[in-house]
Amino acid sequence: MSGVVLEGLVAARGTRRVLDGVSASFPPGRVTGLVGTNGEGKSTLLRVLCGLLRPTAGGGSVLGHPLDAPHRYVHRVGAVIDGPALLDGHSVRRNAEVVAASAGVPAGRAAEALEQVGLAGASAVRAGRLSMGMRQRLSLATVLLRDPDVVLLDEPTNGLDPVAVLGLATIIRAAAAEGRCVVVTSHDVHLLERVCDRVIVLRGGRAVHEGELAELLGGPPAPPAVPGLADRLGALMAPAGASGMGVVA
Ligand SMILES: Nc1ncnc2c1ncn2[C@@H]1O[C@H](COP(=O)(O)OP(=O)(O)OP(=O)(O)O)[C@@H](O)[C@H]1O
Repeated sequence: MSGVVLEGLVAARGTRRVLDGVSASFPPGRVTGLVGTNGEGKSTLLRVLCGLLRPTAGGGSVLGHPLDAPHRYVHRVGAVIDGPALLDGHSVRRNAEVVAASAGVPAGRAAEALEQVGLAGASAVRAGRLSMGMRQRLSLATVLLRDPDVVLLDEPTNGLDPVAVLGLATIIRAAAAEGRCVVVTSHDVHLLERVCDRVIVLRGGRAVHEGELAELLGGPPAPPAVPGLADRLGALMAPAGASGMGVVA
């Protein structure tokens, strides 16, 4: 695995050059936070990386393949962009099974992924009846079960309760520990501080900062000895024996 490398990437939405020469790298085995104010092009960049949008100019590579040959790598990229895309008329289990079948992975992976995101107890619920946070979890399960080498998550805490945010952070860290290249866009600085190894800042169509989170914070990461608000709320809100992203009754 060689992650993602961008070299002078240019991409437009409509007539506007949203990305105007982005050079940056997203290494495997690490979580890179992609940040910037509203409209700076974070989602646009993720759309390019999963082959939904063609760059106008510049280039780079994904998993060692040229960016302009998405057919060589998109099957190894898992993404949740612009919110969950689900089959609302089908159950949670069916949604996961359909993705497993289309990706050619064993059906057992669907059940494992639902367990991992805390949705095993809601397998029979119709996707259209899920809350926003549960939809996010199901979407994440459909990404993870395909075992992708690159994981792209666009605002993954939208709609998640504090217990689920802690579970999400654990899953994101585990994905990187397994060697995956993980890219997270978020305005949730608590999540970014908790999960990121590195941070890239987009401004004016370019990557104006790229570096280690620890450097940005001016030293080694603070020891997790003192629980923050997320930990305290998580402990108060989690049902007894909850694991993964929380148990769904
Ligand atoms: N389908 C579209 N057609 C035209 N312009 C678009 C389209 N989608 C997004 N844009 C524009 O592209 C720019 C970048 O949008 P993008 O969603 O990539 O930003 P973002 O950094 O993810 O923003 P946010 O933090 O608000 O999610 C914005 O100016 C937006 O208005």
